[in-house]
Amino acid sequence: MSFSLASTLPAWQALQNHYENVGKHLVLRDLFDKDSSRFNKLSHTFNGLKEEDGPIFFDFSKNLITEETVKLLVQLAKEANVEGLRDSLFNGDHINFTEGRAVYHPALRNLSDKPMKVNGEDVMPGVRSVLKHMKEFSDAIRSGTWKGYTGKPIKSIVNIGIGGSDLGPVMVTEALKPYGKQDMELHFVSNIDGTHLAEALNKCDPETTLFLIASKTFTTAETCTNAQSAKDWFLSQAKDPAHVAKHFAALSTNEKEVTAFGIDSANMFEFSDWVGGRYSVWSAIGLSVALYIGFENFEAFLGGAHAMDNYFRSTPLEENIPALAALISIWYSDFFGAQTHLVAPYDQYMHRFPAYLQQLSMESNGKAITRSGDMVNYTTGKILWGEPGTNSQHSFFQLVHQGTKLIPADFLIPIESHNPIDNNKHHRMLFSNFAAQTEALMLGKTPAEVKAEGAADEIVPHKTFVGNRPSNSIIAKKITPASLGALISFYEWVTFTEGAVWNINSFDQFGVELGKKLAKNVLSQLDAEGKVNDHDASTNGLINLFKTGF
Ligand SMILES: O=P(O)(O)OC[C@H]1O[C@@H](O)[C@H](O)[C@@H](O)[C@@H]1O
Repeated sequence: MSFSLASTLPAWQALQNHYENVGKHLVLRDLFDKDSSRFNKLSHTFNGLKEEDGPIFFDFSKNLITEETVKLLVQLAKEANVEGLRDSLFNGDHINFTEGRAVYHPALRNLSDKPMKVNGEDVMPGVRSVLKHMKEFSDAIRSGTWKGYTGKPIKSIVNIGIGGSDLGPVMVTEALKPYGKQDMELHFVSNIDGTHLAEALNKCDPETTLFLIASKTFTTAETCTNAQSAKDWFLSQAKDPAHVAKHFAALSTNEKEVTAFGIDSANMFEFSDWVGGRYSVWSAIGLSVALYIGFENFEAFLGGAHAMDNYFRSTPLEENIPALAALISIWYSDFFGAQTHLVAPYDQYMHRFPAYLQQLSMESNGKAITRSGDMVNYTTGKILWGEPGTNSQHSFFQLVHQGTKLIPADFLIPIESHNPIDNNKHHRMLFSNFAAQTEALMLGKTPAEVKAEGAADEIVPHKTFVGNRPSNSIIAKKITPASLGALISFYEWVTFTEGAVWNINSFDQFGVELGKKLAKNVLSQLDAEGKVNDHDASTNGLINLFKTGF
């Protein structure tokens, strides 16, 4: 069935009725009381990983859903042709139609020997050749056989990139720190704020530093400026531009600009335009990851994502974990009116995971025009946010528990800690908080319970928790390269499914362009003499204040 607005689909209408008649009256406590098999029925296990990495368990039972809700949501996905778009994606079709490109990052982690074609051409030989280059390079750096211009091995890696050329490498190297090379210093410079680069360079020695200039387009203003300043810093000591070849590598699709910058094409790690920035940690953009955790671990990371890809591609929607997570999220966004989605990893190493997911989800689905060119009349991209537990419990969880907003949440934890200190006491405490939070959100606390604890009458309402607040619990065996790869891929497919149902193009990002263009204009005005007067009064006032100072 062809459609423009998802809200015109029969299943959408059915869900609207279901919400009015059933959904908004659901009480989680009662649902569990009535059905002793609810947990079993609404939880799923992802078994695609090796024994040391998996499985990953997904509990959807603490959601405001019934089996009927799931049925209707799956029907919505079918009517929205999620399966068709999925097949087109894996077929290498140009489903990013606004930019005329395929969406083919799964090819980067296709560790099978199966071909994957774009425009009739198998991309796998190219993918494998870049991986081979990454392996040789990372082995040489890690073993110390690669020497800097004075003959010393590399000690510090500075990745200069922003957005997708930064968030993935930062998040993954942090999440996989236990696998990292202990004596390798990693720095990530993304912000154009000179502080970011200055602070990194303060800790580096030009003789032992390798710069990775990570930019898909190699035209991003922040990255090009930071890269140029880094090169100037390097040459102020190394003097001879020939030494750049030992200390600068480029991760990019744009050979022309890379060469113009002065980086040897032998030190260029390429990828293709069918890799979106926010899906690029699997590509050459992941070189800092491979350098830090070693190529074998990087390959395991790809393998975990590949396993999730195969699962998503072949599992019927009724059972398909990422599809179900996306559909439940749509249920809250579009029928309950939830605006945000919280992700709370109970794993300190994963502290950048929510930030990474913000780009993945919000840059992908922050769109209001359907694939047919109409303005949607329903909510799309949710505001994704989060911080690790237990810290988040001691700050914003107050609002999640007792505020006025419905905040669906993902709670994530591994069973096995990398640091089972004090006889694993810390991890047991971490897990107890993980479990207690989702329980508290669901059960709440009735006025009678508060009163029974001896609270004064006027205090009872303040200590009452309404409860009935939904959450997903995700339990990994351990955060390993493979399980992290699978988790990221899970969220990619959640994002994909949401975008497919909303019928938007999740793969362009025109929304970031306008600000970039205007900033260029303001910069030229900052460099020119005199006051500006060709903006609105507020913008004129701010620019002139910066020019003249207080
Ligand atoms: O890798 P590049 O080309 O420097 O781009 C970095 C980022 O630039 C941003 O403007 C885009 O919105 C992101 O999607 C992208 O990841």
